[in-house]
Amino acid sequence: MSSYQKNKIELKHISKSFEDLLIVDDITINLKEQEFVTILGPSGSGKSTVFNMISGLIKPDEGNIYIEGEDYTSKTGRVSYMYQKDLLMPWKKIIDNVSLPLVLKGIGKRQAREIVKEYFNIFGLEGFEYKYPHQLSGGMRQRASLLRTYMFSEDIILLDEPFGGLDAITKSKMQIWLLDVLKELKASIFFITHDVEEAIFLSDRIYILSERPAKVKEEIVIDLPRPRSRDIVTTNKFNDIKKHILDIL
Ligand SMILES: Nc1ncnc2c1ncn2[C@@H]1O[C@H](COP(=O)(O)OP(=O)(O)OP(=O)(O)O)[C@@H](O)[C@H]1O
Repeated sequence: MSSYQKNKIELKHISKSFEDLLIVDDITINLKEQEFVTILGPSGSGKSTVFNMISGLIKPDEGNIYIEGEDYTSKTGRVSYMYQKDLLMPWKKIIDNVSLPLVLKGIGKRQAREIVKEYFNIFGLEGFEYKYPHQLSGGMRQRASLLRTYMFSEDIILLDEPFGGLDAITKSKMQIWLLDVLKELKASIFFITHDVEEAIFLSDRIYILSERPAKVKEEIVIDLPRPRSRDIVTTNKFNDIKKHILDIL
């Protein structure tokens, strides 16, 4: 991804403490148009806190957050945000779970269903519109959660360890599926993980965070070719990047 692209999200000198404990320490990061950027860091380092600030749920003590150049510090409603444990409502059909962001925006249930229906094919959920969450596999439920997230805002999406709870095989399939679906959706993605291989496989860039308080230790550009297939993880280049990251962490 080249430098002339516009910033979709920009964090400038963001700091945050909870009860006098410094959690996020002077973070400056950005996400450009149609970029996939991962925030990689140890457990408890403050990654989710960074996302909570981008989405406007938490106010930073210092610094500003810009979305498409506009100051969005402490303002909600602009970006989609999928939490680590973003559960579907078990009593609602998949189509109504996915329609929820539109219904919350004031669109009627019937019209919301019509809008979301078009995406079931892309998200590999065709035929499951009127099923309940427990009737879907773990990977399908995760794709339904991703579709619901996408319906909130289509262009800027925050994903906090979306595949964390899946088994290794399903996780690997979901990563390939995500890269595939992003070619069609043209969204800009901020992604959180502590899985080094997942970060390299998916990303255009990675910000490595330190242990608490979270600081940016290094920014790494992943110049592996796209489209990427699973084979890439066995290449020398992939392993060199992985070794470099493990040395920093
Ligand atoms: N609202 C809050 N009040 C007090 N402390 C908080 C609050 N939110 C987060 N923390 C603390 O901030 C630290 C960072 O939490 P955060 O969830 O951002 O880390 P993380 O990097 O996302 O971790 P993980 O990968 O384990 O999810 C933790 O020590 C947590 O206890």
